[in-house]
Amino acid sequence: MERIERHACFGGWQDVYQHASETLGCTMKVGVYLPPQAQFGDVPVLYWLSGLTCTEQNFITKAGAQRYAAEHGVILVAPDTSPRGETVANDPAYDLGQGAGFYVNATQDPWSAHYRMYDYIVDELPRLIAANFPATGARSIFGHSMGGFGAIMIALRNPGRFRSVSAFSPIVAITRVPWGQKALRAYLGEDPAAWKACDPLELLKSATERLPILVDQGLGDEFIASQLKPDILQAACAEAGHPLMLNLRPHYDHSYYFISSFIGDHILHHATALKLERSPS
Ligand SMILES: N[C@@H](CCC(=O)N[C@@H](CSC=O)C(=O)NCC(=O)O)C(=O)O
Repeated sequence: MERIERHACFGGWQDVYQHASETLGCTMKVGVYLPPQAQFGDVPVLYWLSGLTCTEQNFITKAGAQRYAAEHGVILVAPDTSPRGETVANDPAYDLGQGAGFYVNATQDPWSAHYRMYDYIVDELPRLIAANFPATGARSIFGHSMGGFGAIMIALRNPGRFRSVSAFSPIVAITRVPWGQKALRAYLGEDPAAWKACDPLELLKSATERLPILVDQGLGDEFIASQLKPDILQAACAEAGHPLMLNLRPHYDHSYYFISSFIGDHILHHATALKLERSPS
């Protein structure tokens, strides 16, 4: 991994790396925050998945997460949201193609050549982080909107892999809202089994690990009724007996002003889980 940015930040370092991704077949950028504790030994890792239109820059420049990562001693990893480049398929719309990878493995042309964000986040990126940074094996995951969907879906599909999961304004009813339907139709085609395999509402029914989900949702969010529908997640968790901590926040919108207001609560949630000793299974 080649470091292309370095900024001193809260006693640690906010870096940006680029690397050739085997999974995606393109160069990828990823933000890595190293807390001060990482100078002295291995620390846990918290993965952030960003939303539509984002690169690796949005979270590291807008969320204000580094203060809390430094306080709790966790590495923050914030990758780009899709494969990129002139040879990578794209779409003029903001909600498909580059900047809108949706954290799934595309099976349809022209997307299947590069769009394998699920494998990138689940396999390639953790391997790179383990090989290049002072990371313990303890990991957690969170994200925003499209990335909130990605975080919840990936945690549910990979029991035992993450210590905790949380989301801001996640697109949870992925098969029932315009953003999700458009992306799944393009990337996965009309295959109902492929849609079901990445639908958090379906995954909740058969989950073998009941990792509590922390969600913050602004009630002033312009997408709440059309794209987010937190009531559907609430009902699905209640039906499945899955623990959900849903904080509905009056006035807050869909932006990073909202995320930065509650990012400290989310990092505390993850740091608490990441530092718990696990009993041997
Ligand atoms: N129409 C908007 C939509 C883009 C948008 O709101 N993107 C969000 C994530 S939405 C769900 O995944 C975001 O995080 N934007 C980046 C930011 O820094 O705020 C548009 O104007 O493009």
